Amino acid sequence: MTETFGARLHAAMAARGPFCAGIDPHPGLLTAWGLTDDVDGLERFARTAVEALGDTVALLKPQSAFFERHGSRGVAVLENVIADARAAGALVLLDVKRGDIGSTMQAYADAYCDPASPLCADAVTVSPYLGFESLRPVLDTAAAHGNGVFVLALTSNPEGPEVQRATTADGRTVAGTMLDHVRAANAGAEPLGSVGVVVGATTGGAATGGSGEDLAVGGPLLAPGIGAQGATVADLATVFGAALPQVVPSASREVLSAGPDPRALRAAAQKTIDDVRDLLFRASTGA
Ligand SMILES: O=c1ccn([C@@H]2O[C@H](COP(=O)(O)O)[C@@H](O)[C@H]2O)c(=O)[nH]1
Repeated sequence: MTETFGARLHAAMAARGPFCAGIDPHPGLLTAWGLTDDVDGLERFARTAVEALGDTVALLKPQSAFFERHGSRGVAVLENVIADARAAGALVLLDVKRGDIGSTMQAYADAYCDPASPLCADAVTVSPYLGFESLRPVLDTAAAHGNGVFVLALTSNPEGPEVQRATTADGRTVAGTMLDHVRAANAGAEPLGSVGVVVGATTGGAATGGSGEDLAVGGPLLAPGIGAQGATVADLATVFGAALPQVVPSASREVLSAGPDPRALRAAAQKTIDDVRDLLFRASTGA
């Protein structure tokens, strides 16, 4: 039987450290790396990032938008990133944040969760804001192939709370409702469920105060927002509390701005991994 995404991610986090490096080829980063803002520059950037990080980081997260902005040839580069990163031993989370009616979600599921597609990754990000059950085709297709799904819950951007922290008729927040759905989807999964959530490292006190959302969903908690968006590794303790061991902190520009030297890229990623491991050690020992 195919090993689940949750089990593979759990093993990768233990072996390589809990960290997700984003591959976001911003035009400004291409320029800073001495590359042209075109498909050739994109390809050099992506290849360098994968070669530097693919054999050391647990999870690589290409941001689809920065490939799509170069048209079909950019998407072809993205296909190679997915294949090359997996060949190097990293798990790949494709950050594409899809959300639509169920029948269209099946087409997205075919594109991103079925190994027959060249855009299939180990996991994909989705938006549940057309209703959680609209995600069913992606959840089922991913599960059938041992792949994972990350559902947006409390995003890292300052505009998120107006929707996500709104209170529903039953008194839960919208984000809290999504977290409950994800908890149900992961019921009984060991050692880690394959349905994760996105909770920004910038969201401050979600676990310990804020609107009181319960972050123990039985799956991984992707925490973007470290570095360029202002959050630090130390903030993770406040945001996630007892859920810290399930957190996969994520940073893109923070690491990529160390490039193009592959050793500097690797060192930047390793520093974050070391800081997270140190935080986890201190949290578990009370030191
Ligand atoms: O809530 C969210 C969900 C996804 N993202 C994505 O993560 C990276 C962050 O990049 P940085 O350079 O580390 O700021 C980017 O691809 C976002 O689309 C997020 O930031 N927040």
